[in-house]
Amino acid sequence: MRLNGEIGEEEEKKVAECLNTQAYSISGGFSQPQSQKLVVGYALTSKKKKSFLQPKLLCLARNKGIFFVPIDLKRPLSDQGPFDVVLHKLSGKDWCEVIEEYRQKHPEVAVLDPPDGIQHLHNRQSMLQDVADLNLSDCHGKVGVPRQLVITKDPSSIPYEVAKSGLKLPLVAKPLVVDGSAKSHELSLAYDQFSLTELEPPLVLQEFVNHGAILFKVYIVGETIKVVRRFSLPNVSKCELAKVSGVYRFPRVSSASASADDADLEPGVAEHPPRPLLEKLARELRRRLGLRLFNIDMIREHGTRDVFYVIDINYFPGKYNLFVLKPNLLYFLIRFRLIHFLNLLPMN
Ligand SMILES: Nc1ncnc2c1ncn2[C@@H]1O[C@H](COP(=O)(O)OP(=O)(O)OP(=O)(O)O)[C@@H](O)[C@H]1O
Ligand SMILES: O=P(O)(O)O[C@H]1[C@H](OP(=O)(O)O)[C@@H](OP(=O)(O)O)[C@@H](O)[C@@H](O)[C@@H]1OP(=O)(O)O
Ligand SMILES: [Mg+2]
Ligand SMILES: [Mg+2]
Repeated sequence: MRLNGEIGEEEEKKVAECLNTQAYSISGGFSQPQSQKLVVGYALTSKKKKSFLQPKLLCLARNKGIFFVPIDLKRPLSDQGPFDVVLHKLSGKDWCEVIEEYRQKHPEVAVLDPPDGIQHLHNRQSMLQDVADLNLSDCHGKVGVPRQLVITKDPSSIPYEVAKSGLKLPLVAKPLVVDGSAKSHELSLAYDQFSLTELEPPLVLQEFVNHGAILFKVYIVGETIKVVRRFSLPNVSKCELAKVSGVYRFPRVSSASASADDADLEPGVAEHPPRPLLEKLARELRRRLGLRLFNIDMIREHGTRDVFYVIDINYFPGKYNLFVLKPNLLYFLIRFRLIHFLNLLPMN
């Protein structure tokens, strides 16, 4: 088995040949690529089905011979299909067990992605651990994570815990668990440590980093990287911090707001993170998390050129049906299946 689905030059050529001739389906047996059909079984929440499986995507997919087939959660997975690829985004322990068992039983099916890697992103502490461990600083910039503290119980102890840890205000309070629910996206900004007792653990308290109100959404589909700009929270000045107290809920600012790609911005704020830095970060996270479909939310520390923070990582996010990402995703599904197939062949 090759590591992490990476392939050599010879195999890369075979993949390219198959993609050119569109002979990529191997469902129902994997000795020979034969027809032009790729069957993708999907298990998604109804919210995700609505946002992802849009008519335009389905139509483009059909033209490429890719068929999306719903997985019936009430029936055993092994009785369904055969699938070439299984695409899933559902939370819960039960589903994790179902998909893990299916992966063991059906190694010929390419499952996107392994459930343990996805689970890793369901907790805001473990989600950023790999970025912290990476300690990226030698490659056109520096990438870190904001300092943060996990609070699991007793809100009355928070002011003491914050003082002890030396975290600087203001702090962003985020629910510890990210399970796709609206509640897990309810965030607050805390200006003074005493008001933190109003919050409901379990949560993470993260130092707010001034970033000129611009956030970079870095979308990753296999080896493809697409960066878009979004509006974000404005800087908090020392003067504002001295005057304001309390904890304020804020809306899903980066998700709800329009794209900031065409906005008239200060060049030092608008400039995308350097490409080599993003490539290294994406490659390392792909390897460490074992995931292919995710996005990284990144900010540039205000007043610097190359100091970046990763504040959030999301599995299989919503904007994969953006115009630019649609063909990439479809191409990726085909390529992923072929690489999976090649990985099943014995090595010479
Ligand atoms: N440490 C931070 N410093 C500055 N701003 C932050 C920080 N953390 C979060 N934000 C702001 O809050 C927004 C939401 O935070 P975050 O991305 O962690 O939440 P989320 O609910 O997981 O979002 P998503 O919808 O992307 O999943 C960010 O897009 C950014 O605008
Ligand atoms: O709201 P959208 O549909 O666009 O997608 C959002 C996506 O929801 P979906 O996967 O159910 O679609 C979210 O996933 P959960 O954390 O809630 O699981 C998260 O990834 C957001 O970052 C995405 O927003 P984006 O920043 O990409 O716009
Ligand atoms: Mg985010
Ligand atoms: Mg998130």
